[in-house]
Amino acid sequence: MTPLLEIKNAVKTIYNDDDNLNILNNINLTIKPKDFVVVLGTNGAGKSTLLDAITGTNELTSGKILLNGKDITDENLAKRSRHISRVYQDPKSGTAPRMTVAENLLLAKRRGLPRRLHLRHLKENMPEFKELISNLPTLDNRLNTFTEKLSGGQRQTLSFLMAIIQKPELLLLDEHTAALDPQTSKDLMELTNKVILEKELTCMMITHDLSDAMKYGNRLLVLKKGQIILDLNKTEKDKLKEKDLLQYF
Ligand SMILES: Nc1ncnc2c1ncn2[C@@H]1O[C@H](COP(=O)(O)OP(=O)(O)OP(=O)(O)O)[C@@H](O)[C@H]1O
Repeated sequence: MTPLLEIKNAVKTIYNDDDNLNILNNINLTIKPKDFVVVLGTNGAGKSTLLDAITGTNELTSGKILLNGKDITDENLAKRSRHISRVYQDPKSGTAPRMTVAENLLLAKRRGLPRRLHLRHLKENMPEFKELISNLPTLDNRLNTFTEKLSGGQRQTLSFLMAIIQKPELLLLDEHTAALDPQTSKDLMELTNKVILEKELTCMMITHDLSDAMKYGNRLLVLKKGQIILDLNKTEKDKLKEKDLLQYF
């Protein structure tokens, strides 16, 4: 089976006058289709830099990235975004504030197509959008609300829906529940897990929450100083205790 994602000898070097720093230090990683990989690591370990390299936000100093067997190392961000979705920690970063919830969903649904939105498209897609939020009390009846009027949790739920509406080949979650209150964070994490399993998505999720890291996903990576220092499969992960993980921090 072709791996969904292959990262080969990925190096990202920051050049300083006195001291060059490899913030990604020869990362090799292969992810299978439908894997849900949780990524842990101390602040500054290189987790976001790794996602930046995958999305093309920040290019590698050396190394290769393959998606479904195709070398995408030199593809730009826009081209990669047709296949790769990312949700950030900041609820404001994923949505357009002066557009309604429905208009944001339409933008996400039409990603890769001309950005002009017609009322006709909105009308056509309304039943699907209603269905999409029908089991989400947090967004119920909010389709015509301007996004800037939503709470952080509502906005982050919308960012997540926008990221999955087109079934991305790869979903990247960058501490997407970290800025939310505990209950809202738990609700969004449950929704995330449900959607990933139901839609059989392939996902990499960065988190600092050890209990989420143990509860969700079928693989667990720990990054330290730009290297993968722990890589556990589901069976190994299920035997873990929180204190076992703490030693890596
Ligand atoms: N453009 C840059 N210039 C200089 N240093 C950078 C740059 N980008 C990242 N770094 C450094 O690289 C290291 C890795 O950063 P990165 O944001 O990937 O870490 P992280 O594991 O996501 O951390 P956190 O958990 O705090 O989000 C940090 O020490 C950071 O300061």
